Amino acid sequence: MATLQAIKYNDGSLEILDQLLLPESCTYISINNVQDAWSAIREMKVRGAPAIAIVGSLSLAVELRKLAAPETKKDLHSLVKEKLDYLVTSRPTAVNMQLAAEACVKLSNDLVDKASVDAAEAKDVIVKHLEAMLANDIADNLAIGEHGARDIAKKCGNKDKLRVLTHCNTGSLATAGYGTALGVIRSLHKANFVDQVYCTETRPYNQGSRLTAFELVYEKIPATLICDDMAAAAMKEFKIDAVIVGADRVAANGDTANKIGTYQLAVLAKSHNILFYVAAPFSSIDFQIPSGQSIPIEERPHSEMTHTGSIRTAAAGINCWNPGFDVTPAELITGGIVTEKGVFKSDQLVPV
Ligand SMILES: CSC[C@H]1O[C@H](OP(=O)(O)O)[C@H](O)[C@@H]1O
Repeated sequence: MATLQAIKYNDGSLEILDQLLLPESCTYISINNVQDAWSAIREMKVRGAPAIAIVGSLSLAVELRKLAAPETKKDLHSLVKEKLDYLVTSRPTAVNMQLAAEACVKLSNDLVDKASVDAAEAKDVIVKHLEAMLANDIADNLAIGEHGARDIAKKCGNKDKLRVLTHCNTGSLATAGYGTALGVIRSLHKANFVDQVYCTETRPYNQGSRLTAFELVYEKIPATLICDDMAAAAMKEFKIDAVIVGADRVAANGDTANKIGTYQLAVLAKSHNILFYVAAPFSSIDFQIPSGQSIPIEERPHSEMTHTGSIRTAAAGINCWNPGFDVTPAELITGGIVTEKGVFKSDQLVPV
């Protein structure tokens, strides 16, 4: 069965699945330029750390392909940098868009000094670089899935059936295809290791109930939806073997920023003696940031809490606190950090 496609790109044409309309309808919308991408990312029509970087990068490729070659490579470099700096402002916590922007700006800058390349050729090189993100992400995700499944199976004593809890959405709707934490779950399922997946609703945006449940049902992976406040009771009642979540940014010491509610799951997992894993591309580890305290945490609109669609469900005038993410200390990530390069102890990360 084909995995769901959050992103469709073909020869300069970019479409995204409007995730605000899931699970009721699967509607693709066109992204014709960087501004379209910025708005779609900010409004969370597309979300998920890797998917944000891919859509942002591809939107610049779409725009550059339509553009006549600038007069000089310096003009091209200024335009590329301006557009990428803008895309990074859409959502600050996930590191992926920042990394993609830094890599492309460096490439563009290097091309300025390359006498053998003219402005038109430089534009083509940059477009091809931006378009390559999609394929690279797909390859990395598969490796994350395999490494994670192998490690969980081994550390859970190769029990024939495992019960795994996951939070938010880290699947095909957050990446270019296979997923990160949900990719590990897909690999466990393929190896016939999954007894049940427990997915949390993930208030207030409900990535779990609207997106992860959709993916699990679509692929016929046995799963049960629980409310976020049921997590402790579920761990106790169903004797969950492992918790696996994604990451938006991992600090050099292993502290991890992920969807709000992750930290409390890690605390609960510790108190129930349950393995707690983070799964993310190795590039999500930001060695420039020493600890989780330095990770910027995005504040989301209060309306995400006070309304369900257009219906108000909380008193007008109530104060709200709506951070999109929280930080889990490295010592609570007891299973390890699963990447395409292998599984790393959360407090022993080194650049490779
Ligand atoms: C595969 S990374 C997904 C990551 O992104 C989610 O946040 P959001 O839905 O707000 O973009 C969540 O933190 C996931 O772990």
